[in-house]
Amino acid sequence: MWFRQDLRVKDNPALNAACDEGKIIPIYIYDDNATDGRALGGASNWWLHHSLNSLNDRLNGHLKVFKGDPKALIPALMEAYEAKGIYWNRCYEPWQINRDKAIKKQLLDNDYEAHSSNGSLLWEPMKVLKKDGTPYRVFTPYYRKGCLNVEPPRYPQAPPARITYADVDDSKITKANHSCNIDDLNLLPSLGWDSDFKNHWKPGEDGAADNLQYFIQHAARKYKDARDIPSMNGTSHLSPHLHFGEVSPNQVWYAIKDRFETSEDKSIDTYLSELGWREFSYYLLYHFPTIPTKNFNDKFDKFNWRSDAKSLKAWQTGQTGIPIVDAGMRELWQTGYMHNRVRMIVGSFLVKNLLISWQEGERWFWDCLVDADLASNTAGWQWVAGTGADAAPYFRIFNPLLQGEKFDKQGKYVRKYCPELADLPDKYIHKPWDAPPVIAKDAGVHLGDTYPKPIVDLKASRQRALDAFQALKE
Ligand SMILES: Cc1cc2nc3c(=O)[nH]c(=O)nc-3n(C[C@H](O)[C@H](O)[C@H](O)COP(=O)(O)OP(=O)(O)OC[C@H]3O[C@@H](n4cnc5c(N)ncnc54)[C@H](O)[C@@H]3O)c2cc1C
Repeated sequence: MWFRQDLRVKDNPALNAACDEGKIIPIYIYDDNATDGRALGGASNWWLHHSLNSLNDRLNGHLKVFKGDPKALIPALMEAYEAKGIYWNRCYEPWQINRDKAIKKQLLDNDYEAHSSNGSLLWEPMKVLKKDGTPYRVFTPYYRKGCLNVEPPRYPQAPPARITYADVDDSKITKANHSCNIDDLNLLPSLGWDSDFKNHWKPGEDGAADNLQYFIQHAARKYKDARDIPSMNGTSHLSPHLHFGEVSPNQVWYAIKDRFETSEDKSIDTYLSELGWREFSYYLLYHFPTIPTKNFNDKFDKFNWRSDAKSLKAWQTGQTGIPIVDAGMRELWQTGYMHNRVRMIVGSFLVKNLLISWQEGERWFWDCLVDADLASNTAGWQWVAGTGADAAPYFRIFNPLLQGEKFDKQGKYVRKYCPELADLPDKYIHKPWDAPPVIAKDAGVHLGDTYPKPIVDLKASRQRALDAFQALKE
């Protein structure tokens, strides 16, 4: 059983199929073949380290870990272990699809069995198409007319009644097979910037189940309104668990549906449609595999993004002088996560106010997010930039000041991540530059000293972006 982005025992179709066949050897391969795919970011590596340990515990220490190129490793392991066949759940990143196809062919040509299942998506992308056979490009028809009108998602499966492990002769697995233990993968960052992560997250199947239960009991019914307030615990915090497959979307979908079956509550529909956005991101990546690097809308290929290392650094480190932006970027650095509303605000600020390309933001998120996900991250960034499918129109430029005042009225979120502004009255928390000198002084705020002056004039930069995007349209 080859575990990949399905690091769980419950509702794991490939694991169930493998266990139905007989004894299993559970393996995980840290794919360091970076020429094909994209190396995992620092925060993802942190998560993976803990998630593999958690899975290994669930498998009573039977998980075998390797590092290397699966194209070379899998056939070698099949031979060394004298395995009859291999089972995995499908992955959907373009390079993973090509890799898995090549491995499958090689195994079948050599008389091994190779079985793949769907363990990560509610609706696989090839199964939802428009009447004319082409893929959808807009979310609402994709989800409402497409997904919700094809077969309902698979109901979660019970875990295998019993997992029997094959006795394997590990002496046949040499160092040349890149066999190692989880610690040897060296996934934990050496810098120590992850020190706070463990206070926010519990990677693994139990952590996923806890978050789902908490959400159902305390937040689901209020989701529609609370999901936009970054200071509230109003969302499910399941994204990294879903990314690493510690819970399946099917488990989440039906846990919500079964619990709130008779509810007419808009919150429930809204939450399920957010799972739909995750599906849509995978759908886009599958049908338009260049979206991680190229503008979905190629009109933007001509756009002249600014190169401005100083502003980029200020953005990355939460030192732009715009409180809600800085709070978001600091939340990201400290916790490996950022609230969805704030992701949109900081994204819009980078791409529109600073005119720095969305790819720069995407790369930073990729390295810092514990839920970094090629499909959702590129779709999110292209949406914010206005270059994507069903994207925000170019003239929608989030005003970070108004966004802050609307979604963080009392400045709780800003106060938490920008403590140097904490003593400002609510009225000035999102615009410290407007605070009269005596009030600023009382609050201990000295712009340019205790907190940066804004690196850009919001009004002028908004107009600059409008002009630049308008020119592209003409
Ligand atoms: C610029 C930008 C970058 C993003 N990068 C990522 C990323 O790398 N990985 C990631 O998982 N999400 C990404 N998102 C989407 C979204 O911000 C997160 O999924 C969400 O904040 C996770 O928190 P949650 O689990 O509490 O979500 P909830 O609100 O509880 O939603 C439940 C689940 O639905 C899915 N979901 C919700 N919103 C979206 C969305 N807009 N797009 C796709 N799936 C969604 C997630 O799997 C999430 O766990 C990005 C959004 C933006 C604007």
